[in-house]
Amino acid sequence: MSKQSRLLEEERRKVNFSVEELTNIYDGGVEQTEMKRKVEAAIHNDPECRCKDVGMMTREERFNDGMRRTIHLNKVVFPREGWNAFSKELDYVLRNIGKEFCLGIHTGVFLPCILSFGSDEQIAKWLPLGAQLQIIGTYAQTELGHGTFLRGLQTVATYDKASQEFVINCPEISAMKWWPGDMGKSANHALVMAQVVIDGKKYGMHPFIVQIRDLTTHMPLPGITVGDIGNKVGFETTDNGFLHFNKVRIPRENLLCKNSEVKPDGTYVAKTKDKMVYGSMVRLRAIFLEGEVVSALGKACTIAVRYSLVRQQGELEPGKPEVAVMEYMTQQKKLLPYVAMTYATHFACLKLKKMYNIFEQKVKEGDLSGLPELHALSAGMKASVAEQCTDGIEILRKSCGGHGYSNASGIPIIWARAVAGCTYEGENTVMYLQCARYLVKCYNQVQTNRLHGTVAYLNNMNQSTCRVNKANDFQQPAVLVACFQYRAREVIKSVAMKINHLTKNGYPNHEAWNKCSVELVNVVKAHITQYIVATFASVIDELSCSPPVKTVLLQMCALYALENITLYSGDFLKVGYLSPKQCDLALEAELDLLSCLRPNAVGLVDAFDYSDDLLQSCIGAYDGNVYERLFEWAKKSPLNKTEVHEETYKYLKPYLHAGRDILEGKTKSKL
Ligand SMILES: CCCCCCCC/C=C\CCCCCCCCCC(=O)SCCNC(=O)CCNC(=O)[C@H](O)C(C)(C)COP(=O)(O)OP(=O)(O)OC[C@H]1O[C@@H](n2cnc3c(N)ncnc32)[C@H](O)[C@@H]1OP(=O)(O)O
Ligand SMILES: Cc1cc2nc3c(=O)[nH]c(=O)nc-3n(C[C@H](O)[C@H](O)[C@H](O)COP(=O)(O)OP(=O)(O)OC[C@H]3O[C@@H](n4cnc5c(N)ncnc54)[C@H](O)[C@@H]3O)c2cc1C
Repeated sequence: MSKQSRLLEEERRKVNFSVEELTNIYDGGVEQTEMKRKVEAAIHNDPECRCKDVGMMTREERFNDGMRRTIHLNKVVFPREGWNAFSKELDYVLRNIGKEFCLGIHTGVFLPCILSFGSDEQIAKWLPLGAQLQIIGTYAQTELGHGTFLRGLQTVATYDKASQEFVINCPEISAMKWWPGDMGKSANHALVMAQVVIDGKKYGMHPFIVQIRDLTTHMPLPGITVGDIGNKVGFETTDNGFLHFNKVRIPRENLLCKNSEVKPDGTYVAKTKDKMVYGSMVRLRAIFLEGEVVSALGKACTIAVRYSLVRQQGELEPGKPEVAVMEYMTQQKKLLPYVAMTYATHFACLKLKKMYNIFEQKVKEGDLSGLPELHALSAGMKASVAEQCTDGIEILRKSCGGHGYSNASGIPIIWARAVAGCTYEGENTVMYLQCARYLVKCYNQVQTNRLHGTVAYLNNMNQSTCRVNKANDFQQPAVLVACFQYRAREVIKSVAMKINHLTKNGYPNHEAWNKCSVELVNVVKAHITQYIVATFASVIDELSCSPPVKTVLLQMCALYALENITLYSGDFLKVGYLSPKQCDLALEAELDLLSCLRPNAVGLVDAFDYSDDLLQSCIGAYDGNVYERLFEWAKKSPLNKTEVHEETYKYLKPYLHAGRDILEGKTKSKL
């Protein structure tokens, strides 16, 4: 056993709570952990499914291998295990195939969109085909010229009464669809968002099913130009694509018509709120965060914490043996708040998912009243959680020093995929501002109406100050929740009053809004952090678990909150809730917590339960055997295939020979 493995074993002996119990809580119950492990075993024990060492693969190799594994899963594993794209096991399948899969947009967006936008007949026609991969679809909304401002989309679907067809057309190059996943090389159908035009009148964005490739030859159909958009920061196994339509005709029935319909004579019939056409985005914002972003942070934490416990560098006490870098307070401050963030955002994301599921159920009963709150919360959470987590992953990467910069650590690959979450499903700033719009409205209403749900804390607008006078008090969840609620409502109040002041002084609404938009983004960060802290505190409060696990979760909650107080102390001081002395106490409380948590660090990340297969990290594996793994990995570098690289002979040979001749005294060196 290596010295590093021994160090990690010793660390595990220090952990003072049951890691398995914490894993069960994190997963949502013992049964969930069991299901997760069953799926994990089914995938792990199938050599065709296991992750390859992706750190040294080209994009093409990763795409090809991703497609091979995806088809193996669909053709062999799903039938063998009795799973499908809608099974409760799917989340765990996704977790265990380690992001190296294809057809994610087909499975995760195209199929659910058929369900949410299609009539019963359309679902009966398209869904079974899609579920069996007999058609492969993409979600084609974003264009070269527009992604955010959906009312500006330029692809048109003009209704032709005579033939009862829609003509799908891109009037200029900027109207070309750009970015849709699985479209570049895989899809033969697309769910296309296009502006409906009937008799010259525009009716806004609507979803259509359009066949784009031939089902025999897979060649683009007439009028279609389609391909892959090229290499990106991450998402190597996804063929994000471009798609241009030149007057492509499709039957009237291909307008997915659950929400609105065009009759044969061209009569337009709206059946529900127009914003339901944005429903697929709300769904994805509410459900993808945990699996794509929070889990990425959890993996990065696992790697960085394990590595910091075995990486010994420098002396803490002069003349004494070298210490693990985790002993440095600065290192603890770099790592442990992100472990806490993983727990905090994980539980908040689960709550958001639940809220989405309840909303979906209510929609079936015709009740859409929850949409504004859900839209605001999912937009705010998506932006805030994606930003916090991906910034955290970068800090964790740097905390691993030189090895963090190598793909061997696994962290660059994890970050490259997760950071896309700041852009897709609504660019973050734009999403912050959507949530801000709702919060300002709520503030304006609270003067006359009582608010409910996630904004109920705005009902209490009384001035007060924090009573804490010793650091320890800052570990109480109720104290922390009060801090965050106070800060959030005061920053909302302040910016809402500024907007109202500007509009009263003659600024048009849109100008007042734009002038305040920097503060509005901060307002949403305050609201969402408040939501995360309050949710985490209430989850812990409702838990029945062993005292050591409860204690460590309370410490996680306090650490997440205190880190945010330290980061945003300016806000807490400005709104007058904390004094400078209390800000110092909050920092003291945070530093005390770091020391308290230090012995439990490895247990806290082991509880996330990421297997070595999933981490793909030489420095973060369970056994801590860092250096052997790094050396084995480096040997696999493609540049090491031959002892002397071909390019050396091609370009360096004359210089080598000149140097040899000089050193052997055959010629003289000159400058
Ligand atoms: C076998 C193995 C197989 C593998 C299986 C894989 C499974 C896969 C699972 C996971 C993998 C997924 C990984 C992730 C992949 C990435 C996917 C990415 C997909 C995309 O990116 S799709 C494109 C997304 N695009 C956007 O999000 C666009 C963002 N823009 C908008 O949403 C809007 O344009 C806007 C909101 C910014 C503005 O719209 P607009 O109409 O102009 O509205 P406003 O004037 O601003 O507001 C008017 C009014 O409407 C309210 N409102 C706005 N939006 C919504 C909404 N969505 N819902 C409800 N209400 C809304 C707004 O608040 C205003 O209300 P008010 O007037 O104030 O009351
Ligand atoms: C990995 C990945 C996968 C994707 N998959 C898909 C897919 O499957 N299907 C699909 O249709 N699309 C997909 N997209 C596209 C994605 O949804 C868009 O890129 C995203 O919505 C952002 O839009 P944009 O590119 O137009 O950004 P822009 O809006 O051009 O953003 C540029 C800048 O302008 C700012 N900005 C824009 N509007 C405002 C405003 N109103 N107020 C303040 N600031 C503003 C933004 O904050 C940003 O800083 C994908 C993108 C990525 C990166």
